Amino acid sequence: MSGPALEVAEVSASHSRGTGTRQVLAPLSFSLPAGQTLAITGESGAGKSTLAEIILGLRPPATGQVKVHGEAWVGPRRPVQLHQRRLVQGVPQDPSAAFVPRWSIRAFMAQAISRLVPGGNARELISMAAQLAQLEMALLDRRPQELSSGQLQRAALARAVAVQPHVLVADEPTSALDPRTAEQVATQLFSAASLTGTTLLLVTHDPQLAARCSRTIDIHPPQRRITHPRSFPA
Ligand SMILES: Nc1ncnc2c1ncn2[C@@H]1O[C@H](COP(=O)(O)OP(=O)(O)OP(=O)(O)O)[C@@H](O)[C@H]1O
Repeated sequence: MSGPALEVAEVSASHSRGTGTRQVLAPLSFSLPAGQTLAITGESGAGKSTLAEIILGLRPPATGQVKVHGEAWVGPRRPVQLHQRRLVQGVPQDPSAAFVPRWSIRAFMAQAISRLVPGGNARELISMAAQLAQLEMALLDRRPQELSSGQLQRAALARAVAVQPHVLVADEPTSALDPRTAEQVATQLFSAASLTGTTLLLVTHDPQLAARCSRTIDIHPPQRRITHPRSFPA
């Protein structure tokens, strides 16, 4: 492993609309050493979730590239390779999106481990992840809809750390929770990242949560500009 844990270089994003393309994330560059925590803040529509999706490899950037420990991770024409997929994991705002409804939490985590961590000991990794997320072991045998929202968010955190990522991307992970549960989940998120030395990128509107990160980047919406292909009649 070499280089920063996460390197974002001139990454921008666009959405297509009709025959035009609208830039939704202005070119952004930053790098994060291993174990550092970064808050991404900014007004609604600034492109925070879009940036999180790009770093998670869920959509390609329009320009630029992302590297993880010096290795190419994603670019405009470079999707994430399966053998690298475990390196960056997400904790979503809606944790039910992290699971399959008819599978137990344990079954889903075991499947993720077998796919992403060849030779990994699923039993050990699941147990370690549940401890890191402070998720009671008995809850692992339930299905997602049988958990409270706080328990399910801890399960999503356990699922993410079970494959031993280098970078965790959490997009508003506590915004759907009541204040007390949100505080507990936030503490478990920071503690799991710190205990494992995982770099944490946290998208948040919450200034208190942002203040718990070692660094903050405030992003702004790009200038509203629609570009059309050359063949489009003026
Ligand atoms: N699928 C899509 N198609 C077209 N435009 C989209 C799509 N998803 C998001 N956008 C636009 O991209 C821009 C950035 O959206 P994004 O969700 O990244 O913002 P955000 O900073 O996360 O906002 P919020 O804080 O409200 O969640 C917005 O103008 C949004 O309308």
